[in-house]
Amino acid sequence: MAAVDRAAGLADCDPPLTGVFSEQLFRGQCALVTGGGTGIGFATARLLFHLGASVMIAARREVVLAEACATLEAERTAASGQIGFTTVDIRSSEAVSALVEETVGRFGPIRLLVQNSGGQFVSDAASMSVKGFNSVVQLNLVSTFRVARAVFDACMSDGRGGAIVAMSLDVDNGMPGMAHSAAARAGINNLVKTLSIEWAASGVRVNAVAPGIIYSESAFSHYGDAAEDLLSALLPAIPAKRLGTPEEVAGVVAFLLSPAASYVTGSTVAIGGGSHLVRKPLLPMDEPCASQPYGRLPRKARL
Ligand SMILES: CCC/C=C/C(=O)SCCNC(=O)CCNC(=O)[C@H](O)C(C)(C)COP(=O)([O-])OP(=O)([O-])OC[C@H]1O[C@@H](n2cnc3c(N)ncnc32)[C@H](O)[C@@H]1OP(=O)([O-])[O-]
Ligand SMILES: NC(=O)C1=CN([C@@H]2O[C@H](COP(=O)(O)OP(=O)(O)OC[C@H]3O[C@@H](n4cnc5c(N)ncnc54)[C@H](OP(=O)(O)O)[C@@H]3O)[C@@H](O)[C@H]2O)C=CC1
Repeated sequence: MAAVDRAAGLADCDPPLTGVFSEQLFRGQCALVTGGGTGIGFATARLLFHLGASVMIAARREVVLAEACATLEAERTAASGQIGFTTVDIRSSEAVSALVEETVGRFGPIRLLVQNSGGQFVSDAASMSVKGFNSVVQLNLVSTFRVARAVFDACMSDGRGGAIVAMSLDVDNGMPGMAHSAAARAGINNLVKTLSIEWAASGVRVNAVAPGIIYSESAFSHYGDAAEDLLSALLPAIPAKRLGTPEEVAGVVAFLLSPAASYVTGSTVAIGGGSHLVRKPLLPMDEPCASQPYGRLPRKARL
């Protein structure tokens, strides 16, 4: 995986950007990070934890979450907050209600929400079933609304406000091979605008980040053997000529959650080394043909 090797270690963020922010920045505030056990979510939870927040991480795989918590506990300093985990499938309203209740019971009202859980599989639209399209829209768009509503109702509508950051993608020019996710993320970009207007009176800011290509083992394991081809095709088109790191997304998320961004709401911030400004090459696919130019990746190559 030469391309991945080139990408890894490009940003020296260990310990993770804590020097950029005051250690007291989020002291005592409750933060919920969905998908906080891996990749971007873990880097974000880690940064918030080291900046004093009480952080709940939540996703489907208990073992992964437990390991993430143990890692953070082992890194604890005098400035660190608290860390906890619970399992959730954000596609279930009942599970999301239980998640919010458990988080509030343990750490108090959620003031910082990072809607990081998400993902998709790669497929040409012509090969994609309606069920598959719906599944990805449910995960990324509908569940972003579901979690935001649950946290707003329970914690942020009380006049003391809060800050929400949702996870989008670089979708301005469409995204061959990811029609479902691109449509869902475009929906997120618009959703944060409406929520930011409607919830401003409650002191709630709502923004999104749109990462370019961010390398983490967990994210790229979804590509399987296709990762190297994908990177070879996409790397040259990134003006920064490298992939991003989860820590580089976490830093922007922390900024958007912080008082430094107190007048920023309804925005989607691109984090892609300039890649949102250039035309993308097509994603490499298995069997290109005239009728289905992007083909369909094998199921093991999930992204
Ligand atoms: C430039 C890139 C930048 C982005 C990077 C990242 O995002 S990195 C982050 C990367 N991280 C992630 O992406 C993590 C999150 N991703 C996921 O959990 C999955 O990709 C998910 C969103 C599909 C949900 O999966 P699940 O298993 O819970 O869902 P389910 O069992 O309910 O299936 C529903 C239906 O979807 C369809 N379908 C599913 N897979 C494929 C496929 N490979 N092929 C074709 N179709 C597929 C199929 O129709 C299936 O129904 P069926 O035919 O089985 O009756
Ligand atoms: N890496 C990249 O290049 C980019 C990533 N993104 C987005 O950033 C976010 C983080 O991705 P990244 O860290 O790279 O990859 P990861 O695969 O590491 O992160 C995805 C996270 O979402 C969680 N998750 C997935 N489905 C559910 C669900 N139904 N309920 C609860 N949690 C769920 C996963 O945990 P579990 O499986 O245990 O549930 C996992 O922790 C995702 O939304 C991704 O699409 C956006 C642009 C680029």
